[in-house]
Amino acid sequence: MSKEKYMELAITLARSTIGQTSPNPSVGAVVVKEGQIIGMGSHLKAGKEHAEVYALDQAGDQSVGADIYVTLEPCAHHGKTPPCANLLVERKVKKAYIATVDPNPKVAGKGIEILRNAGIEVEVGLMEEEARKINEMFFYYMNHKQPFVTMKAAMTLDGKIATASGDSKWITSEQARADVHQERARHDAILVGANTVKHDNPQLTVRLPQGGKNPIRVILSTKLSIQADRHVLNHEAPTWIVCGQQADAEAFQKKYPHIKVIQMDTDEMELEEVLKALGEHGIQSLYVEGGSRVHHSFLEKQLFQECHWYIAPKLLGGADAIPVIGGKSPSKMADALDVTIDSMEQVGTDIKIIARPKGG
Ligand SMILES: Nc1c(/N=C/[C@@H](O)[C@H](O)[C@H](O)COP(=O)(O)O)[nH]c(=O)[nH]c1=O
Ligand SMILES: [Zn+2]
Repeated sequence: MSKEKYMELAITLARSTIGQTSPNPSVGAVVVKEGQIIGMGSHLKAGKEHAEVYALDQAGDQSVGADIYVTLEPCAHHGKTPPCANLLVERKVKKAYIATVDPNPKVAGKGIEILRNAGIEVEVGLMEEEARKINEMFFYYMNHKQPFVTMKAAMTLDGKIATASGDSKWITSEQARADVHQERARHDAILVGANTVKHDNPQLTVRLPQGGKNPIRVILSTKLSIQADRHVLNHEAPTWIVCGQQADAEAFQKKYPHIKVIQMDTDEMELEEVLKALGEHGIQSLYVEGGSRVHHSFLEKQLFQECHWYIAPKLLGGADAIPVIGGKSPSKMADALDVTIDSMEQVGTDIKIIARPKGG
C-alpha cells in the first residue's frame, strides 16, 4: 500500500471517534513494517490512552524500525498519559508520518522536535486537509478560546421555520432530524433562545437508536423567564442558562440547583461576551438551533463558523410566518453576507446545505 493509503486508514480511525473524545481531539495511528500493518488505534475517550499507545502496543517489539502514520503530532506533554513522542523514541520507530501539527500554541512542534532529536525521520503534512477537517472545531477553540459555532436551521423551501402561530412540527423528515441528532452529539453544547423554549418546548437531547452523548443545553434568557414545565429544566441532560445582570440568579439557582446559571454583567446579553464565557467554561463547539431572532444575532455579528441549512420540499407562504433569520433587514442587498457553499446533499426528502462565511 502507498503511504497515502496508510494515512487514509489512520484518518478513518480518527474520523470514527468524532464527538466522543472531547475535550481531546480525535486521533488515529497506524504502525507499518515491511509493508505489513502491525498496529493501529484511535484515541477513544478523554483520559484513555492515545491512539499511538494502542497502535504501538499491538506492534510490540516489532515496532523497532517501523513507520508510524498519525493524524496529529504526537503529544509532548504529560496529560493523563505519558507523552507519546517519548514512547515513539522508546519503541525505536524509524519514521513518523504526521498529518497535522498540534494547533495548541503551547505544544506546537514540541513532539516533532523530540522525535527529530532522537534521530527519527519525520514527514509532516501527508493528507493534512483531511486530517485538519476532523478536528476543525478543536483547532478553532485552541486558537480562539471560544467555541466553534455551527448555526442550524430547518426550513420550508420558502425559508420559513414555523407558521405565524409558532407551529413547526414537523418541517423536515425523520432522516433529516436524525442527522441533526448526530450533529448535536458531535457538539459540546447546543444553544437556543428563550423564545424557542417558550414556543417549542424542545428537549434538545440526542435521541438516536445507536445512542449518542447529550450536549449541554445552553439557554439564552435575559430575565431567567423559563416556565417551570419546560423540558430543558429536567434532568435529562445538563442545562446552563445565560442571563442578564438584572435577573435574580440567586432565587433561580435555589429553585433549580441542578442548573448552572451564567450571569453576564450587562442587562442585555452581548453575544461576544456569551461566547467568551462559554469558552472559559470549556465549551469547544456550539450548535445553535435558533430560533430566528437568535440566528439574526449570530448573523449580524458574524459570530458563526458554519451554517447547516435543512430545506424541506414544502411551501408554507405567509409574510407573517417565521423566517429562518429574523431581526431587521439590511437596507441594501450588497450588505448581505457572502458565504461559500461547502456541501449540498440529499438527506431523506430534504436538502442539507453546509455553508460558511466567505473568508472564514
Ligand atoms: N421543526 C423542526 C425543527 N425544529 C427545531 C427547533 O425549533 C425545535 O425546538 C427543536 O429541534 C426540537 O428539539 P427536540 O425537542 O429535541 O426534538 N428542527 C428540525 O430539524 N426539523 C424540523 O422540522
Ligand atoms: Zn499522545
